[in-house]
Amino acid sequence: MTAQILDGRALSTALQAGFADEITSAVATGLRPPGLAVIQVGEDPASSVYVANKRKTCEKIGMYSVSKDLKADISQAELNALVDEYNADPSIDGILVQLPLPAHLSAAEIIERIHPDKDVDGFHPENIGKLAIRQPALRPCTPFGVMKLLQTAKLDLYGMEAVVVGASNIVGRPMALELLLAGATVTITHRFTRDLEAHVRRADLLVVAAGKPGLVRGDWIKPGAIVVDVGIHRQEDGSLCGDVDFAAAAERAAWITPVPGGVGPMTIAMLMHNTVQSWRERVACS
Ligand SMILES: Nc1nc(=O)c2c([nH]1)NC[C@@H]1CN(c3ccc(C(=O)N[C@@H](CCC(=O)O)C(=O)O)cc3)C=[N+]21
Repeated sequence: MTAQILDGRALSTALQAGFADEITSAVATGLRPPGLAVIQVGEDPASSVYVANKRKTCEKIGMYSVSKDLKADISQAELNALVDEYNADPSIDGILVQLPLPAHLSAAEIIERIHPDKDVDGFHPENIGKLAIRQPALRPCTPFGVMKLLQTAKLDLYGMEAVVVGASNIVGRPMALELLLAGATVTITHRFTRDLEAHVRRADLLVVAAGKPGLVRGDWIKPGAIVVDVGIHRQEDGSLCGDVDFAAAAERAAWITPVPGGVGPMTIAMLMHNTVQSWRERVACS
């Protein structure tokens, strides 16, 4: 068997075209476009690529975007003040603070400072809490993008054995909540899990977000499984790879996401989705 590809790049492009149409029509009737503020602290080269990607996408779909590049030694108080400014700015619908932050800054403090209605990353405790009680508001972009990709391929997760590898606040945990909401039976594995291979072998749906290249071997994949790889690593030859041995996994899986072109572009699409959602609610009551 050779797996069918879950093409995140194609779906992301299609979703973006829909947002572009909606924004163009709204602006033609005199409404302001959606506004996204992206804050980057310091100059992590990998982060700069994502930030540049987000800016480019905003431009493409007619969204207003402001980008703040702050020096790595900015204080927590200064960063807080900038978030307060965007919280109060009526032209801004979404605020994203690029993570990770330098060690002297608290990510938790800044995430809680962003108004939950402008938290387009979906990381605020209020938004995570709402997802946990089955009342999703703004949903974390990567897990939301994975769900959109599965749903578009008409894959019904009801009753499936789903295994999530990785328990981070930004991917693994909210991913597990999304899968639970979709009716899967969910296992979350993490760094203290004893027999990762045994869990992976049972998975009808496997989502890997561990940040370790080659962690999941192709021969661990259950024949016919759905494999979603959230990992992204730059290899020595300059190419990108994920956490799963793609070639070997694709021999056994029914569906698989490529890296690049899988989950990454969907993360950006859902960031745009969240910003448009936030904007719709804000322009409707202004
Ligand atoms: N507050 C915050 N929110 C984030 O959403 C966030 C963050 N911080 N910090 C960094 C990570 C990483 N991330 C990616 C988004 C898109 C691609 C993406 O588009 N990847 C392309 C390849 C891009 C390339 O060629 O380098 C792909 O997989 O096809 C990758 C990674 C968002 N992050």
